[in-house]
Amino acid sequence: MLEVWTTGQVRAAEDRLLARTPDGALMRRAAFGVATVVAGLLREHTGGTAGRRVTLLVGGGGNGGDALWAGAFLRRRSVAVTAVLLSPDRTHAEGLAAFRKAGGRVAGDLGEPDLVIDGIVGLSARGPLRQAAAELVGRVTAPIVAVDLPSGVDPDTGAVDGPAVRADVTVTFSARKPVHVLNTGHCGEVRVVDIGLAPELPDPDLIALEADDVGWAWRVPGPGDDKYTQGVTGVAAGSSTYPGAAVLSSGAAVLATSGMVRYAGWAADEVRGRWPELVATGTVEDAGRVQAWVVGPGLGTGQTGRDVLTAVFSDGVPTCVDADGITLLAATPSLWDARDPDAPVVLTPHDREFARIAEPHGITLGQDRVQAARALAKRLDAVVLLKGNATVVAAPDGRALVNAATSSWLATAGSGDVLTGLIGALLASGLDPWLAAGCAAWVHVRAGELAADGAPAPASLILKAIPDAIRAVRAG
Ligand SMILES: NC(=O)C1=CN([C@@H]2O[C@H](COP(=O)(O)OP(=O)(O)OC[C@H]3O[C@@H](n4cnc5c(N)ncnc54)[C@H](O)[C@@H]3O)[C@@H](O)[C@H]2O)[C@@H](O)CC1
Ligand SMILES: Nc1ncnc2c1ncn2[C@@H]1O[C@H](COP(=O)(O)OP(=O)(O)O)[C@@H](O)[C@H]1O
Ligand SMILES: [K+]
Repeated sequence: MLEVWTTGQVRAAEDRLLARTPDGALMRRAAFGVATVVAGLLREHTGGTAGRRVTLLVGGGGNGGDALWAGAFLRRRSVAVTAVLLSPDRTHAEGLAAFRKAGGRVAGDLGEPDLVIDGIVGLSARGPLRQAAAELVGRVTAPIVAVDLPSGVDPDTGAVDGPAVRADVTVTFSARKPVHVLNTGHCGEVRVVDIGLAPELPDPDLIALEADDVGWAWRVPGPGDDKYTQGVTGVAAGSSTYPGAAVLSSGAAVLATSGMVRYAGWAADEVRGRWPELVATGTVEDAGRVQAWVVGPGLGTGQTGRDVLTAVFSDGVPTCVDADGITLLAATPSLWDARDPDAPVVLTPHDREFARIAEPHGITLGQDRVQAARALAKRLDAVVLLKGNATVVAAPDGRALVNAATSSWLATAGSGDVLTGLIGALLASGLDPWLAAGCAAWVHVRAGELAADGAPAPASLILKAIPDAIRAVRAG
C-alpha cells in the first residue's frame, strides 16, 4: 500500500522535524537524494557522470534550494552543472553559495544538457508555470528530473491548467503527495528519498493499493467452499437496445469469481449464450438469492429501469450502481427510498454522471476530485468510485484511495461495464465495499494493460484479460 499525505500535512511534519534538526540539514538530505538519483540516471543513459551536462531550473524558494544543493553534490562527481535562476533576487542564498563554491556555473540559458533538474517550484506551487518558466521548460528536450513534484502541477489535486513540467522521474521526500498518484502522467516514475520525516507524519490522507494488497484481498475458494459460500453475484443490466452491457458486466463477474453469477433482465438469452455457467432469468424477483447486485449498465432510463433499481434495492444486499442506474437516481431521488440503509451502495460515475447526481446536492466536480468524491460519498452514504485516468474511490467515513492508470487504453466503450462486474463479484465475496471498488479498479487497469499491449483493446478483450490480471496480482 502506498501512503499519501496532503501538502498541509507534510508542511506541518517538516516544521516539527526542522525544529529539532540543524539548520539546512533537511534540505541537504533531500538534495543529496536528488543528486544520487540523477547520477544513477546519467550512468544508466550516458555511461558515466564525469563531464556530463546537467542544467538546473531554479525558482525562488526551497525547491530551487534543493536543486542548487543537488547541483553542488553533482559537481563532486565531476558533472558540469549550470543553473538558470528564474527569480535571481529570491534565489536560495545558501544553496547558491554552495553551488558556486562547488564550481557550478550560473547562466542565462539552458545550454545543451544531458539532463535537466526542475527546481522551479515545489510545495508552494500555485497555478500553472509563469511565463518565463514556461518558455524555458518549453525548450527542454533532455530528460527532466523534477524535485519534489513537476512544476506547474497542483500538488494537492494533480490538476494542470496551463504549461507544466512533464518529468521523466520525480524525486520526492519521505512522503508522497496527492500529485504523485493523481497525475502520474506529469510525474513520470516517482522515487521517494527518506529525509527522516516518517515519525512526524500523521495518518495518511489517501492511499493507493499495490498488487500485493489486491492479491491478498481477492477471495479464492478454500477446501470448505462451494459455489454459494463464495458469494453469489447478481447482475441486473442490459436492455433490448443495449444487450452488450449485460454480456460484459456478467462476463466480468463470471471471470472474477469461482462462485455463482445470476443474471436478471432483457438480455437473458444473449447472456446465457455467452456465459453458459451463469443462471439467467427475466426479472430480479425471479433471480433467487444473491449476496450482491450490480445494476445499471445498459438498463435504460425509463420505467423499466426504475422498477429494476427498486427491486434490486429491496433485496437489501450490497449493490453497485453504474451508468443508467446513476442517471435514474439523479433524475428520481425517491428511488433511494427503497434502499436498506444497512446495505452498502457503490456508485461508479464518470464525470458527467457525477455532475448529474452530485450537483443537486451542491457538490461540483472541480479540480479537487478527491474532495468531490469524498463529499458525495458522505452525502449519499455510499462508496463513490469516480472514474478517470486516476480513479478515485471515496467511502462515506472519509477513507479515499486513488488508482492510477498506466495508460489510457481503458477509455473505450464498454470498459466501465467490465469494471462494474468486477466490483459486483468482490462485493458478493464479502469484501469491504471501498476495498472491493479499489481492488476491482486495480485489476481493471491491469487487464486493460494486458489486453492492449500497445494497441487498442475493445472491452471484450479487456474482459478476456481478467484471469491473467488476477493471476498477476495473486502471484505478487
Ligand atoms: N521546508 C523544508 O525544510 C524542506 C523543503 N524542501 C523543499 O522546499 C520546497 C518548498 O519550498 P518553498 O515553500 O520555499 O516554496 P517553493 O520552492 O515550492 O516555491 C516558492 C517559489 O515558487 C514561486 N512560484 C509559485 N508558484 C509558481 C508557479 N506556478 N510558477 C513559477 N513559480 C511559482 C513562488 O513565487 C516562490 O518564489 C519543497 O517542495 C522541497 O523541494 C526540501 O528541501 C525538504 C525540506
Ligand atoms: N483517459 C483515461 N485513462 C485511463 N482510464 C480511463 C480514461 N478514461 C476513462 N478511463 C477508464 O475507463 C473506464 C470507462 O468507463 P465508462 O466511462 O463507464 O465507459 P462505458 O460506459 O463505455 O463502459 C473507467 O474505468 C475509467 O476509469
Ligand atoms: K519542482
